[in-house]
Amino acid sequence: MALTKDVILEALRQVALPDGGDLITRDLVRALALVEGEVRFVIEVADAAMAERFAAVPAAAEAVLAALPGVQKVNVVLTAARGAPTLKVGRHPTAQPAGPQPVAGIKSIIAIGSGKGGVGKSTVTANLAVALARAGRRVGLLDADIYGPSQPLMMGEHRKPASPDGKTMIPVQAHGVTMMSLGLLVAPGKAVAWRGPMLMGALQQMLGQVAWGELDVLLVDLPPGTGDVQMTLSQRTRLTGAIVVSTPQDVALIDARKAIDMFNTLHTPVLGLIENMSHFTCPNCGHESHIFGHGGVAAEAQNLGLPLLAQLPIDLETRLAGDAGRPVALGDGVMADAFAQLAAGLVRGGMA
Ligand SMILES: Nc1ncnc2c1ncn2[C@@H]1O[C@H](COP(=O)(O)OP(=O)(O)OP(=O)(O)O)[C@@H](O)[C@H]1O
Repeated sequence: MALTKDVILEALRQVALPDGGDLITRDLVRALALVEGEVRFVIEVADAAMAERFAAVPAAAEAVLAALPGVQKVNVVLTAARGAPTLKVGRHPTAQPAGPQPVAGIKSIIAIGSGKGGVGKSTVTANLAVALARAGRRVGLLDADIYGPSQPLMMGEHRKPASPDGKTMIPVQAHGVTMMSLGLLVAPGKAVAWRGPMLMGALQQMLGQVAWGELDVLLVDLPPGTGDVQMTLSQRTRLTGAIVVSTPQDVALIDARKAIDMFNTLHTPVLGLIENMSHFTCPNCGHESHIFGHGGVAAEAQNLGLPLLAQLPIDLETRLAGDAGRPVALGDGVMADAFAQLAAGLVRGGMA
């Protein structure tokens, strides 16, 4: 039997809970994602006391899922809605207004997604944010990748956001960009142990309770795949559109297509595709190699009638600059020019 979300949900019915019932009948599973054999989800319980009673549940769930054919890795996070000691944020969102809502003060919100992990979505987002700021736009960057927030590293900013009134968080500033990341609220490397605000509430709080100020554009770095975070964002927040990043190889494209389908289903306009790691030019001899294949994203964009916004090469400096917290778009050179052009295109199109 093929591994699907339904198979996983069915298996989770076997996980008995300390105070009766199972994870599914009690509706405690959130943000279930299945990405290349890796299952990720959040168990969301009411409060810290319940979280303590449930301490053994993630391991039990992992054991049940690990036995399913096709499961390579399981990543379960236990979060509590109330009583989180370390975070100022933490309220479950109250009654939801109907339909996607704008965020006060923010003119345009663009989600950056990918189907597959590791295709360079965060790198593109950080560099695009910097390039837009260099073009004089007021830019925000929200890192919504709950499982692996990488913007603090890429933007070189790890300070905890201040919350003078205990309700609103003041975002940090990095390279001219106003930034907020779940990674700033947890110790480095501890993202998976993040507990506290309910997951979906946290995302809404990042949008609504962060003092973004007036922004021309907010870029949202989504987790890879097509899970609840993407859906919640599209359903609750009025997005200008989404950009999908992919490498040219088939496995990445298959997943990119799923991400595009999801945005279509959610009525979020797909503004275009970006092909990352599209080729590699040898610095010694100038020979061009197509390590992940060639032109796959361009062909896909043409098939779907979507704009191809950029084709970015594999570039050592881009990787080093990302690791060093100074995005390559801050400098001069081929990559900085490519990001400047991408930014200029979005500004010309009235999207940023
Ligand atoms: N064009 C590029 N040239 C060289 N290295 C790149 C390029 N784009 C991304 N990388 C590197 O590839 C790695 C993965 O990139 P990144 O973290 O941006 O991917 P992602 O799609 O956001 O991943 P995740 O799924 O973990 O969120 C990083 O080390 C990054 O520096």
